[in-house]
Amino acid sequence: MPIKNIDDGSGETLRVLEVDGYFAPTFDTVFQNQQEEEFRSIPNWPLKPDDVLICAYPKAGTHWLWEVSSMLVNQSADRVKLIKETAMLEALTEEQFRNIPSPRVLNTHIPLRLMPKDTLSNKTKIVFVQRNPKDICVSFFNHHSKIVEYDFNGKFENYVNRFLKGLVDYGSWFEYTLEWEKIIRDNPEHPFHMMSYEDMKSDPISEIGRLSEFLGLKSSPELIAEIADKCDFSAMKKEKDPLENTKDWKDAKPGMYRKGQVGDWKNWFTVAQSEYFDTVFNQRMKDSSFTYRFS
Ligand SMILES: Nc1ncnc2c1ncn2[C@@H]1O[C@H](COP(=O)(O)OS(=O)(=O)O)[C@@H](OP(=O)(O)O)[C@H]1O
Repeated sequence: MPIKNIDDGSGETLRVLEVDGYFAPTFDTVFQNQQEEEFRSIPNWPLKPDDVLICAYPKAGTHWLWEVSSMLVNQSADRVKLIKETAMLEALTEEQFRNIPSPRVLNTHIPLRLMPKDTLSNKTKIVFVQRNPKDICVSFFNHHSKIVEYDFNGKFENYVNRFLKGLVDYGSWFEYTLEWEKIIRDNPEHPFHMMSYEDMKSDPISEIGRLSEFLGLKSSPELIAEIADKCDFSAMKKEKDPLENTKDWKDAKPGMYRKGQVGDWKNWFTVAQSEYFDTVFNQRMKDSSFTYRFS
């Protein structure tokens, strides 16, 4: 397997699977079947008309929106018994993908060019989730620090640069985001639904209601309220962390549900790091046509 230890210039390294220049996670502690060829075959995987795809850069709130969307599609607030990695394109073999029962709520962090090639022509419903990239940076740092497969022991003071340069699995947040912006702009007829972590935190009931409408469902206000409750951070942390494979996590301590807050970056970034981040953000996103409301 083409395993690569990405060095950011500080001497610290992060272990990934490199496929044709793209950095993916290795998934080798849980999904031992993850192979370069399997990854390359994803564009040929067939989608079904009722598939829903959650697309997000890592740490934007994918687990949360996958759980909410799955409950909506099931029209039930019963806890989803599986973890979101069991429906995550790049963590699966084609056989596992084909065996997911419909209606399928899939999720991925890979860009469109590496996804099933019928995604746009099939008019597959896409929920695109965004989050303040400073919070993503902090969350990703903790993810890399705690998950065994990355073999990463870096410091946050170096990590901001690593993140800004995209020297992580799934590459640059800027490239990922700008690429999706363009796809969304260029395909006005495609069913895209934009969501943000911050909006979900501030008004989950309205956001889940909007998502339900987008999915073409008639969910009762009671169901929406129950789903909001079941998918609240503390409820998910309590009930979903035990489903994680402890082998994946350093000290056998699952940490997928870490803090679940807006603005935790303020506890991590120095003033200089924050200013530098803003400079890079303003430069890289200068042609962005989207409005980002980050606090
Ligand atoms: N229910 C709920 N409510 C609020 N926040 C939640 C919830 N579930 C997960 N999270 C937080 O989302 C962050 C993980 O993002 P992802 O699910 O996209 O991670 S992953 O890339 O798929 O591994 C990670 O953020 P941080 O806590 O800031 O690290 C999770 O804690």
